[in-house]
Amino acid sequence: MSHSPSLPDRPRLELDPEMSETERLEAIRQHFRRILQVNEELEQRLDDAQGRRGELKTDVDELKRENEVLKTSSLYIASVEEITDEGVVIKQHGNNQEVLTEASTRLDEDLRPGDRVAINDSFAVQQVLDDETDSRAQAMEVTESPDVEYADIGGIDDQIREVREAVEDPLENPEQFEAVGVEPPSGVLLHGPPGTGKTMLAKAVANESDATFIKMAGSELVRKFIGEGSRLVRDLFELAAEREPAVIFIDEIDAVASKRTDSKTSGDAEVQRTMMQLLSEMDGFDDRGEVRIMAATNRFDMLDEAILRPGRFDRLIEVPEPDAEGRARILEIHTQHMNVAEGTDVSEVAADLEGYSGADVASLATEAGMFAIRDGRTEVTLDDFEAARDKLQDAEQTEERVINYQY
Ligand SMILES: Nc1ncnc2c1ncn2[C@@H]1O[C@H](COP(=O)(O)OP(=O)(O)OP(=O)(O)O)[C@@H](O)[C@H]1O
Repeated sequence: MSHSPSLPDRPRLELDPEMSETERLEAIRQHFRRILQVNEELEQRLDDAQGRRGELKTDVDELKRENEVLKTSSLYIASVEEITDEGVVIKQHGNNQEVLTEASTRLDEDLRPGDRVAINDSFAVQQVLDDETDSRAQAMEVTESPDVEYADIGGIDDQIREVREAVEDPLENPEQFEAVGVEPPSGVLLHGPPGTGKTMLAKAVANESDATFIKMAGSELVRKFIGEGSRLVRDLFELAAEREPAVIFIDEIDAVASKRTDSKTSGDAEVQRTMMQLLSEMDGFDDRGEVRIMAATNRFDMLDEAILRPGRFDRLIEVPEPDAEGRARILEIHTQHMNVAEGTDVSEVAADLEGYSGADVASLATEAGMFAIRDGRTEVTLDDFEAARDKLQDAEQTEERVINYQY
């Protein structure tokens, strides 16, 4: 709170005994004039203070009223969909119910489609929630320099080369593309079974091209941030522009870009809107500077073709399950910091792991280490790898049994 300026000094009358009658009279007159002046000044101050008091009282009354409203009703959370002449269209979180309602005049000007708001029992908008950074932070994983390098990824050298051409080269040598007169691919889609290194590949290319890595999971957009999907997609591209050079990575893109289903539930409409936002962001991509877009899916067959048109995800890279050589390389990578007994040939172990993904191979290495630890040894032997493989296979069979039992 600001302090009021200090009060004027109290005038003092100083009479010298040596003064003549006339001099004294003049001094007293001057003193009188000064007192009148100070008095006027103080009156002015009093007026100002009363005016300010009136203003503050109005604020206090307003806050009291707001407080009462907030105290008497629980508020629900909703998102603003549209602002029309008839009122505000909101959608409640949780049940996805859409309602045409009103906002208090005090909020009228602040509301924007996509805002998160608090509504009361009669759906009137009470508050705009300041969640912009909140859900942004929750929905996006932002890493300045991810700690993955190309050398950490095994068995997919061709894919690494393709990603470097499509993502790293345009980020590092944009002028070369300009000179040759070709447009780099707009978006790169990695597709293939789970756990084969798609996320690693996106992280590594961001790291090696000194770009910020910004990840968003498609499945979370539809599960966790209901009603906010399209706004978050817009925010994602905005954030990337702020942090360029940047690599956007949309994991499980199938969750927001599947072929249209027949059902017309509002949940689908919402997913549809999120996809539309994504498409329009990609279409406006030309002038976006040093931002590259990547996405991944395990369900390539489910994707809506609209997402694959030229200018959108127009570079498709398949990341398959590793072959024996790939598995051996991945096992080598994951055992390089392990104390493996001399003479242990990990490629022999890898040859036996038909159908294992990179992630499976990584957990096999950890499991083998655990066997050594349980046995009180510091060296991991071929037997440990075999025991780990048996254990993982058993676990897989149990899982299959559980699944079969459930169905
Ligand atoms: N090619 C690989 N080389 C080395 N490690 C790998 C490889 N593929 C997978 N891994 C291991 O598996 C983990 C998971 O891989 P990653 O998240 O990149 O797979 P993904 O293809 O994105 O999977 P999902 O489709 O399930 O998201 C990695 O952290 C790494 O430990």
